[in-house]
Amino acid sequence: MHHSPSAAPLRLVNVTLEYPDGGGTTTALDRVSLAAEAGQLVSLVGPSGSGKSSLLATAATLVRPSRGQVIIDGTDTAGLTDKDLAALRRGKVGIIFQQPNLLPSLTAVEQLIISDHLRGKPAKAARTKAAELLDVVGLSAGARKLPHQLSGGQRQRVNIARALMGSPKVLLVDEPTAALDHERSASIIALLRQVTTEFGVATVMVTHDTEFVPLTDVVATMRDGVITAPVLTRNGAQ
Ligand SMILES: Nc1ncnc2c1ncn2[C@@H]1O[C@H](COP(=O)(O)OP(=O)(O)OP(=O)(O)O)[C@@H](O)[C@H]1O
Repeated sequence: MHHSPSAAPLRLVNVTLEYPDGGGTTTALDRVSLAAEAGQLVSLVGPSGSGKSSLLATAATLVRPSRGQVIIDGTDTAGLTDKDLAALRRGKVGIIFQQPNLLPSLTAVEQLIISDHLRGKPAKAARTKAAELLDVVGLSAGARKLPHQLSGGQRQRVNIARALMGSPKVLLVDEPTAALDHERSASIIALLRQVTTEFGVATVMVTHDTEFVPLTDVVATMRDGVITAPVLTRNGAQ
């Protein structure tokens, strides 16, 4: 399926992000432009301090840029109030951090259901969807297990399924394999590749592991707050 660039669920246009630093400012992002299309997996690589986390936080609308546009599913977020921004984020953006941050007293299926409950969705639909998503991530058998009864890789699978509960258009992933061994890392990246395609979500993933780059559609390299020209590794045009 082909999408025009303007239809990309995530677009950053000339985004600059400055942090106050003593009397001056640190420029974490310097006129960064990047698009992720539906079904595309974009990986973001670069040295420590190059701005990867800043880009992800800005794309997630958790941080407002100093200048430039963050456009989520056609909506320019600059004009939104904090309340409308939070609603847009809940409805359109899935976020996966390094650490799954699961609630210790809830089973895998409950972690998913409660995330939908917080979105105000009916419980019955949530139950069906949670079961489907746990199946997609290969965790049907672990649905009733508590976080401490799951392996690190399994907890990350719950995290991924939970991020998909709201049917996001955009999925933002920060170093998803940081806490995992090599084999589990490979299967988590393969899963992110699979769900990106299957659900047609626009995914941006920060990773230090260039080994997994062949599984991604676009590789964007950051240096000193600047994105070097994104390189296509497969699939269509950007
Ligand atoms: N909250 C903050 N306040 C001030 N400066 C910050 C803040 N967060 C990041 N920075 C600065 O912005 C720049 C980019 O940092 P960022 O964390 O985005 O890089 P990164 O590529 O994600 O690094 P890492 O791989 O170590 O996580 C750095 O110079 C950093 O020191």
